[in-house]
Amino acid sequence: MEQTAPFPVIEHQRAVFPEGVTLDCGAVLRPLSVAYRTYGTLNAARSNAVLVCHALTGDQYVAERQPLTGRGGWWEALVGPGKPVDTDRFFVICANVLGGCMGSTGPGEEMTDENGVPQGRPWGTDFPSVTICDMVRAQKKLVEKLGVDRLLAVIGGSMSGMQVLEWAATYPEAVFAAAPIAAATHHSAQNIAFHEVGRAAIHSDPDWKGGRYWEDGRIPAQGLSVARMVAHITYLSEAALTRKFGRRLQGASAVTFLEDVFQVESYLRHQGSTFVRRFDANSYLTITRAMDYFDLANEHGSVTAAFANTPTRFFVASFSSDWLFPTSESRALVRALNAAAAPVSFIEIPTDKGHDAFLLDEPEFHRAMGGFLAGAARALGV
Ligand SMILES: CC(=O)SCCNC(=O)CCNC(=O)[C@H](O)C(C)(C)COP(=O)(O)OP(=O)(O)OC[C@H]1O[C@@H](n2cnc3c(N)ncnc32)[C@H](O)[C@@H]1OP(=O)(O)O
Ligand SMILES: N[C@@H](CCO)C(=O)O
Repeated sequence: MEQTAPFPVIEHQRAVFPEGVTLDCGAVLRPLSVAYRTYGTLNAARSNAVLVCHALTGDQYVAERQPLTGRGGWWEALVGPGKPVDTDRFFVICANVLGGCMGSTGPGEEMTDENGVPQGRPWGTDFPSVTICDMVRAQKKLVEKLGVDRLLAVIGGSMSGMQVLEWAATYPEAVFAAAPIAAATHHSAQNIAFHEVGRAAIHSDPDWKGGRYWEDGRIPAQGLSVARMVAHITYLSEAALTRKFGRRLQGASAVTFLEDVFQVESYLRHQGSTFVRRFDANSYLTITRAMDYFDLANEHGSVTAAFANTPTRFFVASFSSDWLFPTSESRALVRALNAAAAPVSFIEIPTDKGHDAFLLDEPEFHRAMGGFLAGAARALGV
């Protein structure tokens, strides 16, 4: 693991809210910064805005080069001119989540006291506990600042699907259409368990130093890398791993047990080592906890109650080989929406690519998402 120093500081486009935001835990983050990107143009009626939320380790660079990795945007297959989320037609907004590490207020940013006075060091583990609802509160401030009262749609997969659901439950009048993809109304015990293995790997890295790793500039690269390796297994499927690697060997001559013997081992190490160059360990701890806390039924009494009398129309999609957010959880969501008399359509995409299929080239999914957004736009006269 060659990476030891924190990743370079990058200037991001940000909206700053001096009044801050009050979190579910009662803490006030003041000021609040929300890093964001927009694509396309807001129309005169301000009716064509689509908010794209990002997943656990995503960012605001949904449809353009990511400045840290130099790679294309994480949803360029779906978002762009002439694409299903057509930026020639829609005004697309994407913001880095609260607690993230791409410019929004998070554990790597400078700590402030309750009056907003800088404390001369990063938040680290003093960063308060945030929830998916807190992330959505921060996004709501940004959306309002951009002049949008009602979003044509809020869309996203995985943790971003949780944000989509939270948007529709908390601000129903502000969401005309909602598309939670590869998501669920709560994080399952199995998913919490996988997250905890990752967190334990970070905590046990001597370079984590109780979260104060900024003091000597050495990041807990080994722990964060192992956390990503474990998590990455859950983002694929057994069939995809078998198709990609099977039991093929990495090299002809592994002579010690320290070398990568199988291709799949080398692949996972690659996923781990590239991850630590683009993500902060304390953000990972913060955001995985936010996912684990998410439980819409617990917040609202039941999922059906969360969407009672909702004016929002829904599009729910799952992927057949996703064992992290399985189709059964999307079906349970659809049943609750039906019971709430909400307009909802549902599709299960047949694929062997697992959970991260939502990020990949899945033409049937892209056609369905494009059709849902086009229908919402037609209904609003956009
Ligand atoms: C929703 C959001 O907000 S986005 C979230 C942030 N983004 C992500 O999580 C995306 C990261 N995840 C991935 O890249 C996932 O692997 C996937 C599943 C989405 C991509 O799937 P695919 O396009 O099929 O790529 P695949 O899983 O085969 O990985 C390819 C990489 O593995 C490397 N690789 C393949 N075989 C091996 C091997 N035997 N040894 C080492 N590395 C290997 C490739 O060189 C390639 O590396 P690169 O990405 O650095 O160029
Ligand atoms: N692989 C994506 C989705 C995980 O849920 C991410 O890292 O954000």
